[in-house]
Amino acid sequence: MREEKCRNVPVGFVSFPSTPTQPIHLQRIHNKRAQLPVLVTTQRRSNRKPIVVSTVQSVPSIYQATDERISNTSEWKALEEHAKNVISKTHLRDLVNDDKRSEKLWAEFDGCILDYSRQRVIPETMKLLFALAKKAKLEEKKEAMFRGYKINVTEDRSVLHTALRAPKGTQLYIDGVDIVDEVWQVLEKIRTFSDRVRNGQHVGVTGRPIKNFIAIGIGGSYLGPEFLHEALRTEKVASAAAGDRVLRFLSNVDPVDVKRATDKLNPEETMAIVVSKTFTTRETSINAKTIKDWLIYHLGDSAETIKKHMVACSTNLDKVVKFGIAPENMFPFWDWVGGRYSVCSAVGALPISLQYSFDVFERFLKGAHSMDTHFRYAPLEGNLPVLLGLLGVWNMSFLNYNARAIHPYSEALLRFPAHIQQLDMESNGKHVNIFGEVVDYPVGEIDFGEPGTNGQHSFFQLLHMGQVVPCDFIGFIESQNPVCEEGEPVSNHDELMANFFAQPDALAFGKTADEVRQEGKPEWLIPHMVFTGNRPSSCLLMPVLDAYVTGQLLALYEHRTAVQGFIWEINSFDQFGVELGKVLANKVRKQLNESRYFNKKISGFNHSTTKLLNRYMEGSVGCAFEHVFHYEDE
Ligand SMILES: O=P(O)(O)OC[C@H]1O[C@H](O)[C@H](O)[C@@H](O)[C@@H]1O
Repeated sequence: MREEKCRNVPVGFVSFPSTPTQPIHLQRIHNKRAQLPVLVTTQRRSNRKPIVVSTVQSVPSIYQATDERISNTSEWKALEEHAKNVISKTHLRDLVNDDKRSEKLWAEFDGCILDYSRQRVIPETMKLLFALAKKAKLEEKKEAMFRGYKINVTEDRSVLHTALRAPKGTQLYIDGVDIVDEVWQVLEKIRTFSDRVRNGQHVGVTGRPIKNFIAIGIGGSYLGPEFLHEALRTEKVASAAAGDRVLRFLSNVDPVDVKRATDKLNPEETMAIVVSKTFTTRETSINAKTIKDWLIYHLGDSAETIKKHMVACSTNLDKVVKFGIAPENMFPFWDWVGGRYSVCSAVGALPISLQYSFDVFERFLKGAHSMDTHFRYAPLEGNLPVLLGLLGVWNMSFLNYNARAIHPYSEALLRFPAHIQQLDMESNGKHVNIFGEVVDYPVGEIDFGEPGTNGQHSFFQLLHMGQVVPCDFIGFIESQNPVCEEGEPVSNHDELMANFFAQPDALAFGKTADEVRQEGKPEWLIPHMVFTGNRPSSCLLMPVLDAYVTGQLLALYEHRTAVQGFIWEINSFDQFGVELGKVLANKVRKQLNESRYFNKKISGFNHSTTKLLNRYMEGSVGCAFEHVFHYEDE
């Protein structure tokens, strides 16, 4: 039913101001110069560097430098003025009591309700934010993303996670290849493979059915699938489909995580899924090797053991094969899928289909696609991801709140904040814009969160009385597991949701000294009990957490991040910031090897690191290698 409400418009068939209005895939086929390297040049202010891109249609003109930084535009300045002269003089207590205003700050799509009346905005603020969005060419940038322009300019890549959930039969041509067709070829392979494992056609090397899965991966190759697994674990349809199957995740290179992932599992009934886009990530390589050894130790060292018990999701076939996994057991994805945006690819599809069936995963894709369609075509004013993104920009860049929290009132979403944390902080944690200029306005919030009500008994003290942290409250009309206790005034879910409805008002309204006084509190205690209020939040209310709604939620937050990056003129799709620490770890690893096994003195580090390493080396390694490993730099 829910799908019927969403428009099923083929990808690539809308007009796009910066390019002719014909479908993008036709332009690509007919464009003879499509493969030629080209330097995009424009008549621009000379001190902004041109971006070199590798194909004619790599970046549309909207990505060429304009004369002014977004923060110098009159639209940006109008918002600064508005924050200073209007909003700073308001209090949410008064704003929320204005019914007409609240009525306007509400949007709905496909069962998903967004009430943003507790944000520190008035309708005029929203008008100014929409004007800023227009100035930043938000519409054109999101369309460029959907069409596969190489908007990840620093890596010269398209950003096409939306194509991962495009309906079968839709067409999107990139460099002459219909990528939606490719996506569905892999999905069909996953459907067939997961069916075979689930119905016992594919059994382990000793003939036992496979019913345990260990997904080995880290970062984007872990957080999305884990959040999805947790979201589905107690959902009616998914949990029935899972039966007594077990899905665990092995991400941390800490050997303790190996113990936890394998604990009490029968290797004969266990399949490892190695998930790594690059297949070079150290943590994943070591964990995959360790699990391979665990399987071989218990099941024997044969090609058949690996063939029956190990599969991979990657873009790097060579490395997968070198590791020993059969090519037919690899489920590919593509470089236009960023790690943190990859849960809709084989990265999520394989573990989730094995555990819950492909049908369940397909429902998740449908939910995400519904939100994609809304994001792509709905006018800015009622567009949920756009609204969330603009409110993020407003809170961070104009009201200077540098953190934000997500509180799902659903235990099943316990790993959602962690996934969004990576998604958003790795995307928008940048210090330069796409032109390489240092940004002169705050970007990239610190994201954190916990399911309610647990968070309330943890860090909510700070949210109510300490720093101001804009919050997202996510609630559901129905529970995955309804329970009613005799003698209680409400059901357990109503009890949970009472908090969902109360907390945003407590943050917005606060409690004045007079109100505390009226409660008869002594004068000296009053300051300790005052709540200043005026703390912004949004409420998202959704039907029930099932696979479809989980997909909607994922896409909503993915697009929120993109919107903010588009407005801030940053590249939300690279992550060079994770490299430096990795390189330094290589040097330490080499030193540990040389000192442990060849008695080399620790050298080449600063005083502090040298002292710490020397103290660390006083301990024993706790295990022995059969052969001393001679270090080779990778
Ligand atoms: O999937 P892999 O290539 O193993 O990469 C795993 C992770 O590595 C790094 O931490 C990146 O910053 C993440 O975005 C990525 O998801």
